[in-house]
Amino acid sequence: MIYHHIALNTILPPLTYSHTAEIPLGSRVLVKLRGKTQIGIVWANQVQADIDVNKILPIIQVFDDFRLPENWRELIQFTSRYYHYPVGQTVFTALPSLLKENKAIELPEAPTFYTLNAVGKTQTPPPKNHAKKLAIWHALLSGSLNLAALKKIHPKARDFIQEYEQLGWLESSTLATPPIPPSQHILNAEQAAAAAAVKSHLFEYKTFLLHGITGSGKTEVYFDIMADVLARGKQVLFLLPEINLTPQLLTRVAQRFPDMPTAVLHSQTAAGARGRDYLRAMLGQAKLVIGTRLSVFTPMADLGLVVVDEEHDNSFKQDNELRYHARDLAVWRARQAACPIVLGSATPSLETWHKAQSGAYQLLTLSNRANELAQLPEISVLDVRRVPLDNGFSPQVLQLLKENFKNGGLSLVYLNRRGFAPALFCADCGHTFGCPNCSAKMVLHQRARQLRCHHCDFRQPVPHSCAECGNQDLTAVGQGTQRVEETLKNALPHAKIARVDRDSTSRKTDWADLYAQIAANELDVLVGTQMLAKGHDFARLNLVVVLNADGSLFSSDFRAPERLFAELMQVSGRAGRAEHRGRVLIQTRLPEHEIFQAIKAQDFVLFAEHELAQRQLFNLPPFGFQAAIRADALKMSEAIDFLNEIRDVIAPLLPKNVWQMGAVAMLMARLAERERAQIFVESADRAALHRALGLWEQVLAQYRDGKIRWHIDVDYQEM
Ligand SMILES: Nc1ncnc2c1ncn2[C@@H]1O[C@H](COP(=O)(O)OP(=O)(O)OP(=O)(O)O)[C@@H](O)[C@H]1O
Ligand SMILES: [Zn+2]
Repeated sequence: MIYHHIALNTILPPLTYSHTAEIPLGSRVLVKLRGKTQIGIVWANQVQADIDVNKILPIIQVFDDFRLPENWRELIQFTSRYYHYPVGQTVFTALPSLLKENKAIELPEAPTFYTLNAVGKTQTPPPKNHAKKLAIWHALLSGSLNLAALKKIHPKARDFIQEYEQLGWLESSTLATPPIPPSQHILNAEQAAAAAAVKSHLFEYKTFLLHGITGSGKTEVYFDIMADVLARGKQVLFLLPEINLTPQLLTRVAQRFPDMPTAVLHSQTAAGARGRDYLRAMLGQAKLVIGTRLSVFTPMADLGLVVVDEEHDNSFKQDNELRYHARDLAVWRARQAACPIVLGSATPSLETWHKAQSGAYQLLTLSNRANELAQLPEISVLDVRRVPLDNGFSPQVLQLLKENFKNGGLSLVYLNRRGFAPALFCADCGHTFGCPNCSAKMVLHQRARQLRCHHCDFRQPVPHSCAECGNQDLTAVGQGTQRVEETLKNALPHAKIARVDRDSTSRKTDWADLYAQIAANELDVLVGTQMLAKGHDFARLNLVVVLNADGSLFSSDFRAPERLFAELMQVSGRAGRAEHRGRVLIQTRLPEHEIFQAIKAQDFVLFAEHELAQRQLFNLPPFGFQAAIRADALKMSEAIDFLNEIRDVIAPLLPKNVWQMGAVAMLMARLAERERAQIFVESADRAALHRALGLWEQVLAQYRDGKIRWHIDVDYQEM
């Protein structure tokens, strides 16, 4: 008997099973665990039997359809170790559902690429009056194309291919690289220098930070480098923050790399397609892999470049189960593959910026807008401390919106969602309506006539009277997108206003519709939150107003200023991307806050220097490393005592340069009827921090009864 360690979807380490022959690493197998048949991955073979051999179960079935490659297993192993998460569960987070099914998988077939061979090239081309056939001929003459690409030229392409093949004029191969048409833009000097810097390091690991102001043409720089890598037949992994960004970027990719076999992996990709694309990437058939954070786990046969667009974006960090940071894992992958990685942003994370300052990363800068006619917007900050607001609008802002509408401009009303939800409020006793399960305030949904909790989704009808004093005069406070829209409609009765939020953009085609409406001059005002800030290129947009910029600055989260700066720069960057100069007006009650000086000057470096100095004073990241150990229970005191007791057990063993605080309630202390506490563990020495976390993991592992739930969050982003 030969013993194997099998990674299974469980908190247990890979378990031992036997088989009559050695099974290659990375194979999928079926085994029994607690009486249930489960799929598992061979994690080690030829291992010693570590328990009584009579108790070792046999492997039920071995699938020999494919194996997960070694570099993928290394990535999973590293992820599991770094985030202190069980290796089996890491494997099963990284696999698409298709590969978790208990059955053999039919592998996607590699597409065949055709081109004219030496004999073919000497033949007379089809006559001019057969325009499409001639177009196919020219395509076959100039490079290798697969059937899908040829069918775009002529639906009957298959017939011509058969014809030419029989005549012996074609060369076919599954390995060819389709031709990449030239870009429509000539890179400007800064763009060209940035691209050249990366292209001179194509065969080694190196991290670049592409810091470019909004609209500076970062995407064109990525594309230029990608074209080079793809032309060499190597694969590119392109990570982007959220699905909302994908439609526009995908269109641009499709225009620039029309015939490149591409895998698109995000949460809206259907399960079947996702599984197939995963395999196509693993087999090297898909050359370009584009996706959100989860796609960082896509196995790739021949990775030649990684791009992380909007590298500062929070959505790269998963905030449940396996709490990985896709950007950080992407850097690890580039190192593993010995290829360059480009992190791009207008407002880099302070972690990345610090590394670029210290020389660990190479800084590339784009300081001008790519479109020469597009000037930077003019940003002003409006102190609204003594201004009477109409549902959040100052008279100045309403006036500007009216003028812009009269002049035919497109405006964006931006709501900072944090601390900005509409709530119900008793005008008499000041009572507010909290969620019975969470510490969150209930959000008023006027249309549905409901109060809803945006954390646990508890819902109740809007009450008729105050629960405290019985007063029936309940007032709505705060401005959600809906109330803002109503106020706008009253102020601008003839304007066409579109609200952009999760609901209005949930279908794949919604963004495309919105873009079409904007292009056709059918809209005058957009109203929305974060999702409008990111990456969009609304050519006509020339006025942005931000209603309450400061909500989060009162928060005790040390990353709040960094996020607000990024958000405000991003939304400002939507204004004036074409010929019209853009204007941005930000309402705030904290006009003296340093952040607004940097925003007015549109100066990331100024902001970063100030903020990094603050962080250094308190040894906060990037000057120190942090993890949060969290626990939740029915009562806060249980969660706190639990953490503090373990803390005391660990204290004598703790490396000297590691600090662990006392347990505190989380900012969002109640969630779905559980009370949540955390302990922060910090060190300037990353390895020491991980040794401490290893101790925590060992002790915590003894508590799996579910009464108190716990997890470790390494490099946590939310408090
Ligand atoms: N070299 C160039 N010449 C002319 N136009 C260009 C050039 N490079 C980019 N552009 C155009 O400038 C606009 C902004 O470019 P792009 O979207 O790549 O910028 P970005 O830095 O990625 O923007 P953001 O981060 O704000 O989304 C686009 O319309 C793009 O087509
Ligand atoms: Zn709730």
